Amino acid sequence: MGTVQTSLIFLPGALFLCLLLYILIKFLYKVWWTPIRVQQALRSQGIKGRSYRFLYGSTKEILNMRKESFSKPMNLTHHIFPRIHPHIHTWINAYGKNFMYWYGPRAHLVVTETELVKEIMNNRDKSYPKADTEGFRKKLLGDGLVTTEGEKWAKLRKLANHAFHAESLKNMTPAMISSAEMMLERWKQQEGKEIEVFEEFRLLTSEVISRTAFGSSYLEGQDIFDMFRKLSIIISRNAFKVRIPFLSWLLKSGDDIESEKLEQGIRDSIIRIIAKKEKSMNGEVGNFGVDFLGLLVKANHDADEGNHVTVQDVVDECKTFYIAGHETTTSLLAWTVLLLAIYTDWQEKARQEVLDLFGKEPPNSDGISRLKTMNMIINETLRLYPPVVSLLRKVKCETKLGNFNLPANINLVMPTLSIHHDIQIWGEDAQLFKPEKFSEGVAKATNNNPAVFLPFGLGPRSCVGLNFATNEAKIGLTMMLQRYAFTLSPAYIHSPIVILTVRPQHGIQSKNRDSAIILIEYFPFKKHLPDFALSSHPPKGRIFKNGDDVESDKLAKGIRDLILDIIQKREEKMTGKVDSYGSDFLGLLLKAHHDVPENYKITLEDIVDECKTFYGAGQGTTAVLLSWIVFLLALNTDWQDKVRQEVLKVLGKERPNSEGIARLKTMNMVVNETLRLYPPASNLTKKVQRKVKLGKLVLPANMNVYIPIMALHHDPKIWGNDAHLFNPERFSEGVNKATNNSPASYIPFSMGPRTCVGLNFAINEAKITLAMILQRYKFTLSPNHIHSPTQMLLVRPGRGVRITLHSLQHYVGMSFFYWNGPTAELVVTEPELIKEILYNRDKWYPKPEVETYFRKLVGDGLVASEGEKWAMLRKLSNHAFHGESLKVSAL
Ligand code: HEM
Repeated sequence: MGTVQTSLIFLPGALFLCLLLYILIKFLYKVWWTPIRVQQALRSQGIKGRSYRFLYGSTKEILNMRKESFSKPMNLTHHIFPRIHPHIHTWINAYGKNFMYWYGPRAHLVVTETELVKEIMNNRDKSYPKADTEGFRKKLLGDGLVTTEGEKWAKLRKLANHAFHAESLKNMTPAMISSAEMMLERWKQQEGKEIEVFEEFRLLTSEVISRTAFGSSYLEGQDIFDMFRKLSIIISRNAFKVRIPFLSWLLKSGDDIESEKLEQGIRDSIIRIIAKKEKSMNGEVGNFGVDFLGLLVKANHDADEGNHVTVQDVVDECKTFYIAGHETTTSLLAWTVLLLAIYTDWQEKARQEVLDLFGKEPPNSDGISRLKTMNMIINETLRLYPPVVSLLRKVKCETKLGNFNLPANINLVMPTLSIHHDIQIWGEDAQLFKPEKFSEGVAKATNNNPAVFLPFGLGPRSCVGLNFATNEAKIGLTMMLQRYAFTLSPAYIHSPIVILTVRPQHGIQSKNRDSAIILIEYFPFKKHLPDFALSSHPPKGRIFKNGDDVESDKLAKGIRDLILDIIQKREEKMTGKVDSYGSDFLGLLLKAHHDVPENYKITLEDIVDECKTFYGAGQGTTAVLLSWIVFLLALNTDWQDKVRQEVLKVLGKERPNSEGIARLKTMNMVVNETLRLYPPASNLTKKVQRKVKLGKLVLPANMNVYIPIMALHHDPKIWGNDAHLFNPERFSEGVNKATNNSPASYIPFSMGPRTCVGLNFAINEAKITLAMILQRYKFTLSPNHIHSPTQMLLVRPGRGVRITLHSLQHYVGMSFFYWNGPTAELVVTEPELIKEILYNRDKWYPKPEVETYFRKLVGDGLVASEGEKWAMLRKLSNHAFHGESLKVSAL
């Protein structure tokens, strides 16, 4: 009995101990034995990488690298790979194209060899299913199309293919257009101001997916989107944080509790939307509607097991499409607009294409498919800033990949971003925005290798929303380009980050400066043209004088007195000698007053009026011209860079000289185009002296003819559909070619005998000033600039032109070249590049030849020598000036 009693007491204890031991062994098997075994298996095949660290693997290192990387903004380059994936960037360089790291105890094999990527993504025998979705991510996506596998995936994919096929997309176009119209209506309040586009596009894409897939609206789904947003932030906050098994079940963190609440809230809201849909069917089974939700609800009601989906499936699928349907496209739209705000030449090209295809009409499906330039731009944006930065799969059971034998249950990471930025694939300019790469389509750009361009994935699990997303983006961009020109706000901070998708860091949480652009109303002249064309002339010879008459009489007298004063001072200086008047314009006038035969003499009053004319014409017009040039170059920074390059090539940093100024061809084009768009004198008026025949018209005497220069310069019949656009290229072969040999189409200085006498003076002055500005500064339009061309004698910027100057001396990140005689000199200010040059040990960057005079000074000593001689001299001087010697010399 005693023994039985004792056994009864000890048995549960022993069982408990056994259980504990079992759990411990299982735990150690998972977090110690398996990783060690996997590591050996991978290493033995030559796969290098991080060594496994108990429990946490590589996650602590990754977290630290990411923290450091995201802690500060970056220069405005598109080299975002090291920032977004600092761990992959560092380790690819250290271990090669395929390497391993550890997400907790699970091995991750990073695969960037594109042949292997293709093999994984196209695999049809299910060796590489999607990696397990766990934790917070699972709460966000549920078990929907993105995450699920097997038969359920096949069923859901069929449904989604049906909902988003080409014909359905055509029917969605009107809803996409109305959503974009809603956004642009909001923007009317923002014209001329800064606008944060990421948030704007988030609203747009939320509205589009709500309307097209769920027959609802953003407002109706607003709480769902808000909850998604909060959940996404929790996911990114916890990325690369390892959850310890068992412990995380027992102890729930704040994020666990919050995310459970959010998951439940999202579910309740979706169930409400489903219930509404069911109610709207009025008991008719076939009446669910053709949108995606309609198809899902219909499948839920389908008795056929092969088609039936559960309510939970419908909820998960709605979650999947709400989230996949708007996050990704928001990212695409925001980066495209940012790139177009920087590369305004591409913005203009895209706009021109849009105007050619649609004019000012809303886009249509047929035209959308013909937007070739926009397609190139979108592809290039997706290459540089792919919203989904990597693809993840797992190895289901031991399998062969290329020459590797992969053990089961490891994950495969295919870092899209690294592949898209690889210079071995895309060439030396891989980090640059060059949409022309895609001018002959994706196949040509990728050399027929689909695994090098993966924005939408590849193979059977590739994005089902590809056409939907690109259509939506094209419609949004088209409508935006039809209405607005836009530039990047000078306050923009470049800090891409990943929160599910790649996005501007501060774009969502706060109304910060990220992804900010300045909207500028396109067709600025539409508003002003009639005013100019119809500007009336005040009747002459008033009998009763009003306040302005009295004031202007006073001003005229004041001006006359000041000019007489100047004349008197000059005359006092005169010594009676003919050549003492001076050779300037005033000197010539005085000479014509004193020293010419009587009938050629001009009066003092003539001199006063002439001085008035030249003070006014000489100063006002050129100031206005310069203002418009600077405005247009601040807006079109690509042209600003081109002109600067020309200036530096021709003049270097020297003061401009006449010979150099005459060779500034690009600047000439810019000046001509500015004078076309903003002619300071907007019209000419002539009087009909006597009855005269003009063409087929007979004009009576004493009427006026009015020549609207502004209207001529903006006439699409003369200049084509891009008449309102800044396109200096049209003057690339001179004015005659640009005007098709019709000189009267372009008359900023008038023409004929009364053509402006100050033409060359004004243009020279503008060019010299501009050259000197460009030598010293880069400039962008200030967010406070308000575009308001006004006519006050001249067409001038009513509220000035507000720009921000960036000194070139301090312009980190800018590279440009100029010519030192026949040698090109590239100015490099980007610290990373500087490091690369100065640290280079392969002797790719030796010192240039020392110039003759300098050689006289330093000979072939340490400063000027290279190679072995340098090494020897350096050793000597290192020795002479090392720390200890310095101490001695200090004594
Ligand atoms: C620019 C926009 C988009 C990008 C860059 C994008 C990218 C991707 C990528 C890379 C995948 C493959 C993931 C993998 O292989 O693991 C994918 C899958 C998917 N996408 Fe998109 N997507 C975009 C827009 C959309 C839209 C608008 C929708 C919905 C209307 C959508 C729905 C889906 C779904 C449901 C899947 C999973 C397909 C499956 O597993 O069968 N996506 N997307």
